[in-house]
This record gives sequence, C-alpha cells and structure tokens, in this order.
Amino acid sequence: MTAIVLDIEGTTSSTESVHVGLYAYARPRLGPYLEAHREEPAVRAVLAEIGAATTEEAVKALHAWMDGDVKATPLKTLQGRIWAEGFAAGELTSHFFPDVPPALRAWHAAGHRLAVFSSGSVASQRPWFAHSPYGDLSALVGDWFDTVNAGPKREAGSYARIAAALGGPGAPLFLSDVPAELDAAAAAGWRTAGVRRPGEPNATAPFGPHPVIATFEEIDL
Ligand SMILES: CSCCC(=O)C(=O)COP(=O)(O)O
Ligand SMILES: [Mg+2]
Repeated sequence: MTAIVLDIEGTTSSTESVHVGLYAYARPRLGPYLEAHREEPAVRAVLAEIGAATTEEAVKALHAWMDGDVKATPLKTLQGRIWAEGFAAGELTSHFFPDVPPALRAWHAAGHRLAVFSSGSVASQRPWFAHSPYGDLSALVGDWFDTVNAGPKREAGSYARIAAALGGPGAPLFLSDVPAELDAAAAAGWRTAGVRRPGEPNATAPFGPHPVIATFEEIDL
C-alpha cells in the first residue's frame, strides 16, 4: 500500500480550468461575500489577516493577489467558500486530465491510499473532485490537506505533518508540477514525481533529481 498525495493545479487538472473557470467566478463575488458574511468569526479572521479596514480595501488586496496568482491563505479561504457555493448551485464543474480518473480508480481499487495537498482550500477541494465531468471522484480520496491544516507547500514541515496524519507504512508519493514543492516533500523523506504536462505553465520547469512523468499512466508504484 502506498499513500499517493496529489497536487491539483497543473497535476490533476489544468491551470486554465482554475484560472479562467474558478478565478473568474470568484472575482466579482468576493466583495458581496465579505459584506454578507463579515460578522462570521472565520471571515473576521480572514479580514484581520488581510489587514484591510474596509471591504473595498480587502477586495483590492484580494484582486491583486489573484492578478499575481499569489496563493495567499486568506484569499484561498474566501475563494474556497465561494466556489463551494458555486459547485453546490450547479454553476461550476471541475476539470481533470483524461489519464487521471482511471488512474485514481485503479489505485483506489488496488488498496492504495489517496490524498490531496493543494493551495486550494479543503472547502474547494472536495467539490472539485465531487463535480467532475467523470462523475464523483471524491470518494476515492481519503484525506484532504491545504495550507491551513498542513502548512505552506514549499516547507518540509508540512509534508512531515501530512505523513504523520497518514501514518505508515512506507514513504508517501507526492505528485506535483512545482519543483520547489517536490524539493520540500523529498526533504521530508517522501518519494516524488514531477508532472510535466504539455502546455501547462510548468511544462519546461527544471525538475532536477525528481523523476518526471507526463501522465499518471507512467507511475510505477
Ligand atoms: C480546488 S481547485 C482550487 C485550486 C486552487 O485554488 C489552487 O491554488 C491550486 O493550487 P495547487 O496547489 O493545487 O497547484
Ligand atoms: Mg500545482
């Protein structure tokens, strides 16, 4: 049994589907969402983290993060809540590369343990897998990690926390399109594979010592 931990954007799913589909959905909804939910403790905490005095200032900071694709946790928390509502309302559908659903089904059937570690919040990860064009894939995933419950994706400590949560035996395998994330996982003793998908922003990234795959069919467990 191997624990296989999946990045989303650039690995299971295209960057375009996140940036064009999801970001465009969240952008005009951030301000109204903050206005409607600003008294909730979780939203107040997010506003405090942003350090903005008004909704207008907060939205400006959030939009700037989105423009620069800064994966800041307060932004990811709010986006995740908005996307979860969008998926529940039937207004959003996720995207998976065609090799991914069959691989996930085969690994799950073979008894491997599947988990997600993404900058996208857990609140958005679950509906992303549940509302796929290939059906509900969420039941295949046993554990969900984001930058709140695990920590930053480029720090080894986050992977050590995930490994402790998953338990053994053996080292987990992390699949990602970002070399710095793979470096952090390897530093925590994990197996890694760099995902080089044609046409993706990280298609020419230097993966250094990490084995590189183009599709999940190439993974040898
Ligand atoms: C649930 S899909 C949301 C994806 C997202 O917001 C994101 O930032 C993905 O980053 P990743 O760490 O999966 O590359
Ligand atoms: Mg990624």
